[in-house]
Amino acid sequence: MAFDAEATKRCSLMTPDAMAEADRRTIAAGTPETTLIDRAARASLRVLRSEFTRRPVTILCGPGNNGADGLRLGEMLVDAGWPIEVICLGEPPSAERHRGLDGRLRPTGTFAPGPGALVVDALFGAGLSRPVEGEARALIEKLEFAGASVLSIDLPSGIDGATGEVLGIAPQADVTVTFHRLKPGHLLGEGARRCGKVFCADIGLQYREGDASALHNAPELWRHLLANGARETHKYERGHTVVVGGPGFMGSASRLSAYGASVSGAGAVTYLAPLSSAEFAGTVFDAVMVRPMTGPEALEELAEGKASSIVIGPGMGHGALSRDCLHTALASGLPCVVDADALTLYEDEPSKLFSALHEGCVLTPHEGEFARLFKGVEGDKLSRAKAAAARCGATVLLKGSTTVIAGDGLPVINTNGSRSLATAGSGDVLAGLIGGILAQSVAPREAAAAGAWIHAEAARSAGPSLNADRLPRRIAGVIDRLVS
Ligand SMILES: NC(=O)C1=CN([C@@H]2O[C@H](COP(=O)(O)OP(=O)(O)OC[C@H]3O[C@@H](n4cnc5c(N)ncnc54)[C@H](O)[C@@H]3O)[C@@H](O)[C@H]2O)[C@@H](O)CC1
Ligand SMILES: [K+]
Repeated sequence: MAFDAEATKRCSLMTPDAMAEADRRTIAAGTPETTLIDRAARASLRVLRSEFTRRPVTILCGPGNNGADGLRLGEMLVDAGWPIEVICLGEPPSAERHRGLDGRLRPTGTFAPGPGALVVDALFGAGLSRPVEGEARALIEKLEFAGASVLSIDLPSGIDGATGEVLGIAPQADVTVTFHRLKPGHLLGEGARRCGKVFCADIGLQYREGDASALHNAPELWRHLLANGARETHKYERGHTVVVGGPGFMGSASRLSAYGASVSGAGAVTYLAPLSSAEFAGTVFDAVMVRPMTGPEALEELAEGKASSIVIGPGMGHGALSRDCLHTALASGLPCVVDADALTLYEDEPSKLFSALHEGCVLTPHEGEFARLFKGVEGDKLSRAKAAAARCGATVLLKGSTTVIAGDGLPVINTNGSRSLATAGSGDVLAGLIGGILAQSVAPREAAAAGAWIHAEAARSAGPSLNADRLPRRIAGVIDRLVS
């Protein structure tokens, strides 16, 4: 079961190159470039007026169409009676480019924004092609200490729209207005931090299948998949997740996974407990079924029977039983969430793990586990997750305040994470939650996307006192609201 097709179009993220292509297509189909610039400037004006009171405005304009948007916005502000000045990089713009700005153009050396001013950053957008240096850098440096408010057009100048990385230098914007679709760079790394509040305006560009390079995670993509599960009546039709438990004191992490699975909407959860923790597990769980496990046969038996997904790794340890269970889980062919100790068991010989994985698996590493397992995979978060998924042949969910999911189909960027999630055991709950969604016949990328968003949403309105024990109850509330 897949993402909703219409929502996929709305949640698409486009690289700067794809955006330039959509721009060319729209112009070739009969919309003049000046009309697009006009619409972009008008959208910027709307946002500017809604976010800022009247004040002195300095517009910094670059040599390309980002600068053209800025110049056109300047003309509109003059018409609206705002006090503005315009500073252009390089050669002064041709008279045609700035018809309504006579007497407002200033040389770059005069740029001295005061604390109450508003600076419109229209230096570079989608056409940024190299690190920002020289005059442009000097302007952005001045902004850093000025205390002025900043509205960036399209992107804070210097942010790479494809990756979110800073090329040279980039300002900290309060507000960013972009057009048509967000770019990955609005959501990743420094880009996410530097954009401030992001607005995306429709300027009448045509959308075409194949334009997207990633998706911005949102419930509209996958809500229907959860609702499908809710309509089934028999518990085993709603899926059965098996959580492989950990021994002794380490068992708590896997118990958190079982709690995560138990609120996922799956019909049943079985906790397979090593003998050292079985009795205790039996006393703490009610809704989760507990089965003692002396060897991997217990897992094999469930996998051949009623189980429809497996969660393996949290609190499992690195012993012989762990290895046996991991092999059994992966060999079963059932959808598996591979987390924590299951990721680090083979960190010295990852190819052994990769060759046992299959396309129904979801790996859920945090940055540390990722670096150990996918040695040599570097770059921005989106590229790394994609490279890792290609290397291991499974879905990879790379955790963080922004989480990236890469697997079959377009990668997904999840951005509703908050600091409250940075608490011990939170990842164990997530592994169980995704396992429970997988059990309901949801495909791996889709289950991981749903799990990441729901998990983050459950913590979003919580304060720093949130602990992993309280997370499952909040997750249940989020899911119930989504499917009601
Ligand atoms: N594609 C679209 O959908 C639309 C784009 N519009 C605007 O057009 C922008 C893209 O325009 P362009 O493709 O002209 O690109 P930009 O205006 O972002 O920048 C390209 C120009 O900057 C120079 N440049 C790039 N990096 C530099 C650096 N580090 N230092 C100095 N110079 C550098 C290039 O040589 C080129 O002259 C978008 O960001 C947006 O603001 C809008 O006008 C309307 C529609
Ligand atoms: K810009």
